[in-house]
Amino acid sequence: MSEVVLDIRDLKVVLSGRQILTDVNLQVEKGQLFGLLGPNGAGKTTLLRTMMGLIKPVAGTISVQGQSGAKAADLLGYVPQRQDVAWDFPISVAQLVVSGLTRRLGYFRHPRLPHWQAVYQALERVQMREFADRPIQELSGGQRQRILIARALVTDPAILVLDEPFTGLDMPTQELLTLLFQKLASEGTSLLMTTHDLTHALVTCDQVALLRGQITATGTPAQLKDPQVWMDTFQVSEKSPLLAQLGAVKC
Ligand SMILES: Nc1ncnc2c1ncn2[C@@H]1O[C@H](COP(=O)(O)OP(=O)(O)OP(=O)(O)O)[C@@H](O)[C@H]1O
Repeated sequence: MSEVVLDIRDLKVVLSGRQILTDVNLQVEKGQLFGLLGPNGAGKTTLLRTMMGLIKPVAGTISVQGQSGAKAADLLGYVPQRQDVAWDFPISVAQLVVSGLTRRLGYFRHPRLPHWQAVYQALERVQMREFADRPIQELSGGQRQRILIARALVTDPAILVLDEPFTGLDMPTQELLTLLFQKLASEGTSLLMTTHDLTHALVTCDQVALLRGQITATGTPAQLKDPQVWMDTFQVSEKSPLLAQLGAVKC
């Protein structure tokens, strides 16, 4: 049986008195590329923030490789949306990547040789080693996405958690990024990503979950062909072109 890396059970989150997540159950296995899909306001970011320990759930558990609480959050490699990073900050690619070790190092300890070795290894894994000394301002959108992934990989996390990694990237860059995700998954890293690109997720992910405050469906892309679950989750009619695009049409 495959090893479950991320195990979320009966998670309930309330923000400002409103229940945002209800009884969320989700399991991601080792080496799996998992897509979390849902409309605007479905609770995707809330779920990621709860996994990172930034929001305290009112009920339920989150465990990563059997660990919970802060230890579980330490095993997650979070990759924020590119727009959440100050790209005009005057630092090099290697300096951005080493900042992924800040939590481990503490703010006042300088990185030493083994830390820089980890930085170069992470850059190698995302095929950006030769960019180590470049200022981050000079990078393209696809290159930025890669070094954010390197920054998350530098702690050797059990699972990468990516918030909308494909947004704003052209098709060839999306394809290269997908190949990178598949390579990381084949090396044993699990990946959980949110995305609004549903067709792309169905083509690339091993497993997907649909979210609308609660998990409305989960399975392999081939198992999610029932148009009703897409109509209910995304509030579209049976005439929506989305269903044809997803191949979710009644036989
Ligand atoms: N701090 C907060 N206090 C109260 N409500 C919040 C807070 N943060 C988010 N929400 C609400 O929680 C719901 C889920 O928001 P969330 O950002 O998690 O959705 P999302 O699926 O990531 O959406 P999008 O695809 O638009 O990014 C929304 O209705 C939002 O208004």
